[in-house]
Amino acid sequence: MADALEQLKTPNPFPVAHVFDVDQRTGFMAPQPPLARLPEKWETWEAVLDTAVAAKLQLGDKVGLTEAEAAASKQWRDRVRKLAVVPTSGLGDSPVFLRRAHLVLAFILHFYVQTLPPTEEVTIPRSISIPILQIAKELDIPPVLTFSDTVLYNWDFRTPPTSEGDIPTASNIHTQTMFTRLIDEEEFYLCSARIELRGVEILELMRLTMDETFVGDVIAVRRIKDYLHTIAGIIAELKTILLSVKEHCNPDIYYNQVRPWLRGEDSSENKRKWIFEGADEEDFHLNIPMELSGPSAGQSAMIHALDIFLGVEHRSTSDQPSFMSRMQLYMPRNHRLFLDHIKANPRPLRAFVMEAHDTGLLEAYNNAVLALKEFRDAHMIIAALYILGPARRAKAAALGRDVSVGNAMESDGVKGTGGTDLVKFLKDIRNRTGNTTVVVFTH
Ligand code: HEM
Repeated sequence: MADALEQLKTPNPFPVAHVFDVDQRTGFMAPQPPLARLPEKWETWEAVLDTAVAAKLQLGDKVGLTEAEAAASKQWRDRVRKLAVVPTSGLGDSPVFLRRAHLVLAFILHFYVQTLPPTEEVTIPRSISIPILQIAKELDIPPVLTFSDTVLYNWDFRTPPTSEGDIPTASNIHTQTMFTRLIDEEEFYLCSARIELRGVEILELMRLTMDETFVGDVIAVRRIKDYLHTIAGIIAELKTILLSVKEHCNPDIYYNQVRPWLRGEDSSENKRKWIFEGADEEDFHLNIPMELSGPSAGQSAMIHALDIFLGVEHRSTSDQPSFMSRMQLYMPRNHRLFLDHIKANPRPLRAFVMEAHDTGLLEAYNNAVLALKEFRDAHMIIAALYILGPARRAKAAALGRDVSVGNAMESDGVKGTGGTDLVKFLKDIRNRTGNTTVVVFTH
């Protein structure tokens, strides 16, 4: 880290990317395929996860769960409970090992919690709780499945690369680890991965823009306009990629068979606390998690970077931190530091636009902001299609009546992460984005 800090003393407002695990070609995605299997010492974890996937374990609150299915998951959980606590020493030497260990243990954790009968208390056995808490502490992220586990560090090449320099692209990757192995689950993760990869060009344009705001002359303004128009075009492409999730991810399958595996403690049906065995034992010096949200693309540093760059503010309405600032705690530490660094930029773009009194620049800036707002409009359509619609259909099926008539954007009380009303929450963020446009110049 000393080196990293040394490099940050450069006058360039944009961080030296590699310091923050941000690759010039792949952005926040790992440039090389993440580790697919831990070394022999931790094979027990890999094996127990393989068993859960191969046995097609079913959700504990699945409607119509059979006795045989309940017995199969109980048998698997008994096995997990009996596992020895494997020491994590040795993993800490390598971020690559630590990331795979977090991923494997978090998948086991979610299998364990989500296969429990919904009335049973959630006690995570020491075999899982001690190592995941230790690794979470080491990585400085929570002991729960994150966006980096499901997307950033969870891919491999579809066909082996032909040269050493080959990098992941939208069409040549597949997902390594999944709960269901359904194409719907894979496409849900890959849609985000494709957005990360397409967005990489924006990171470079942001860097160039921030350099030019420091120069600030007529030529710089002209260049910034061009960069902003290009950024707006790429954000429009991100919107198209987001909407293309519909091609292979079926909303009802996603809602009923994929999403429930991802639930964190804060989405627990009957507000059950997750108790981590051994967390309070003095020998371990572990942090007991305060809140655990499941993975969400709200943890995508790409979208956060755009918000920061364009000046979209996510203020909280209460004394609690905003959803977006909470989500940063789930990101890989270096990506969080990257965002902190661009936040600290002494010449923010929005202020620059307001002070420049240049109509073309104002238009280019607003164009980029509106592209992000339109991305969020599309995201609301996706949330309605993938959550509100299936939730309404599931409720109708349970009640044995037709509730198909209704406004697609009415939330019917469906909650997002943190228990907020989903539609209101997404609308607020979308509106805040739209309101970031600069309407008049200040004098
Ligand atoms: C089927 C696909 C998707 C569904 C159903 C979905 C659903 C949701 C939901 C319910 C939330 C509210 C917070 C939460 O409960 O976690 C959320 C937030 C968010 N999602 Fe998605 N999402 C999808 C895909 C994506 C993709 C591909 C991205 C791209 C990066 C994305 C970016 C975000 C962001 C940035 C937030 C935070 C709120 C905001 O900035 O508007 N989502 N999403």
